[in-house]
Amino acid sequence: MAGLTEQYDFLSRRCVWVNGPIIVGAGPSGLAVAACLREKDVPFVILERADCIASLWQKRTYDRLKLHLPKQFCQLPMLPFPEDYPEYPSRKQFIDYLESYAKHFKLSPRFNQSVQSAKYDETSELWRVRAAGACAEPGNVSADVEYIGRWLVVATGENAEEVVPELEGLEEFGGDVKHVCDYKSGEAYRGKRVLVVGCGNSGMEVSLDLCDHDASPSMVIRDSVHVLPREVLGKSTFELAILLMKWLPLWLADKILLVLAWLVLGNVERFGLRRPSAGPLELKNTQGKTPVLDIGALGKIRSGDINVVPGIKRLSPGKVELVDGRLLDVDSIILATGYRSNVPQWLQGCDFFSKDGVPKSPFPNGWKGKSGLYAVGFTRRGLSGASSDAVRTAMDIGRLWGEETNVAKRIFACHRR
Ligand SMILES: Cc1cc2nc3c(=O)[nH]c(=O)nc-3n(C[C@H](O)[C@H](O)[C@H](O)COP(=O)(O)OP(=O)(O)OC[C@H]3O[C@@H](n4cnc5c(N)ncnc54)[C@H](O)[C@@H]3O)c2cc1C
Ligand SMILES: NC(=O)C1=CN([C@@H]2O[C@H](COP(=O)(O)OP(=O)(O)OC[C@H]3O[C@@H](n4cnc5c(N)ncnc54)[C@H](OP(=O)(O)O)[C@@H]3O)[C@@H](O)[C@H]2O)C=CC1
Ligand SMILES: O=C(O)C(=O)Cc1c[nH]c2ccccc12
Repeated sequence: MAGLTEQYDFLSRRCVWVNGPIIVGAGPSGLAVAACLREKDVPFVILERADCIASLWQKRTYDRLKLHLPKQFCQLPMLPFPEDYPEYPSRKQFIDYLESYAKHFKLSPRFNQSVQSAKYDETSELWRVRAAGACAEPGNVSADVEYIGRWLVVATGENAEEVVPELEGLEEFGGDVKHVCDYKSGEAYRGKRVLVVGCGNSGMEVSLDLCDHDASPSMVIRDSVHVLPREVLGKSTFELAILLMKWLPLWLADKILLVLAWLVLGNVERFGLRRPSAGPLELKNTQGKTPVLDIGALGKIRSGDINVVPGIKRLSPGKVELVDGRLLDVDSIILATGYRSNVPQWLQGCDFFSKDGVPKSPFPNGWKGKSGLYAVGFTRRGLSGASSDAVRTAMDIGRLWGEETNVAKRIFACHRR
C-alpha cells in the first residue's frame, strides 16, 4: 500500500502524489511514526537523505558506543528489544533492532532523497516537498523529485548537522582535525597528543576511548558541566530522576540528584569540573543540555590520564594556546562540540519551529503544528520522547485519515445508488 502516483511536470521534474503523510527522516523517530501509521493502515512515504535507515547510528557514531539510558527507555512503540539484550544495548545491537523494526513493519524508505525545501500551499491546502536525489538519472530527467501531500511529518532529528566552532588559527594548525561524528576508535591515535574540544557525553567518552588506546587526550572544558553517575546503588540515575520528578518539584529533584552524585563521585570540582549554578534537570529542560552520565572518564580525569584544560584562545602550527596563557603541543583535534537541527534550512514559511530548528512549544505540545504539520523527535528527551511524539502523531493522522476515507466511501456509495 504505497499510496504514490508519479507524474512529470513541464520541466521534466518528477512529481509524486502521496496519498498520506510525507515523513522526512528514517531515523528512530521516522521509523516509529511510520510503524504506528502502518498499524492503522494509513499509507505514507519516508524520505531519507542517506542510503540506509538510522544513518546517525550507522554512519556517525563511534564503535564503542552503547545506549546510556536503560533499554526500557529506548525501545520504539509496539516492538520491544529482544529479551536477551543487556540493560544498555550496544550500538550494533541498537542498529540490529532498528533494522528488524523496519522489516517487521515493512518500512521501505526512499533512500538518497535529501529534502531541500518544504512549503505549504494555501491554495491547494497541500505540502510541496522537494527532494534532491544523490545522482542524476540518465537522460533528460532531473534527479529532483517533488512530493505532494496532505501531511508533513518532520523527523530529521536534533542531531542532523554537526556544530563546528570557529577557532582562530585553525587553518594554520596543520594537524588532523575532525568532528566526533567522524571518529570511530582511538586506534588511529595511538601515541598521539589529542585535543578533545567539548565535555558532553561525546567528549568524555572519546577521551576515555583515547586513553584505552594509549593516546594522550586533553579535554577542553570552557565553562561548567554536570557529571552524574550512570547508576546509583545499582539503579539507573535516569530512572531515579524520572521517579523524583514525578513526586517532587524540579529544584528538589535536582538537589537530591546532586547529593547522590556527590556521594558516589565525590567532589569533582577539584578536577576542573565546575558544576553549573542551575541543576542538571533544570538545565536539560531549559537549554536541552544533557548531563554527562559517567561511564569511566571521571576515573581517568582523577588519575590524570585525561588532562582537563580551559577554553581555547587560538591555534598555531602544532600548538594550542589556552585562555589561561598555557601553550600545549597537539597532534590532532577532535571537535566534540555538539549537533544541531537542520529544519530552518529547508522548512519554509512556517513559524512553528524556532530559529534553532526545534518546535517553539515545549514538551508535550511540540508535536503538532498547523496545516497538517507534525514534528517527531524534537523533545530533548531522547528516544522515549521520540516514541511519545510518534504515537500521538500517528493517532492524530489516523483519525483525520479515517474521517477523509469515510467521506470518500459515502460519496462512492451515493454515486452507486
Ligand atoms: C552519539 C549519540 C548517542 C545517543 N545516545 C542516546 C541514548 O542512549 N538514548 C537516547 O534516548 N538518545 C540518545 N541519543 C539521542 C538521539 O537523538 C536519538 O538516539 C535518536 O537518534 C533520535 O532519532 P531521530 O530519528 O529523531 O533522529 P536521527 O537519528 O538523527 O535521524 C534523523 C534522520 O533524518 C535524516 N535527515 C536529516 N535531514 C534530512 C533531510 N533534509 N532530508 C532527508 N533526510 C534527512 C538523517 O539522515 C537521519 O537518518 C544519542 C545521540 C547521539 C548523537
Ligand atoms: N549514549 C551515549 O552514551 C551518548 C549519548 N550522547 C548524546 O548525544 C547528544 C550530543 O552530545 P555531544 O556530542 O556530547 O554534544 P553536547 O551538545 O552535549 O556537548 C557539546 C560540548 O561542546 C562544548 N563546546 C561547544 N563549542 C565549544 C567551543 N567553541 N569551545 C569549547 N567547547 C565547546 C560544549 O560546551 P558548553 O556547555 O560550554 O557549550 C559542550 O561541552 C547528547 O544528547 C548526548 O547525551 C552522546 C555521546 C554518547
Ligand atoms: O541521550 C540523550 O541525548 C537524551 O536526550 C536522553 C536523555 C533525556 N533526558 C536525560 C537526562 C539525563 C541524561 C540523558 C537524558
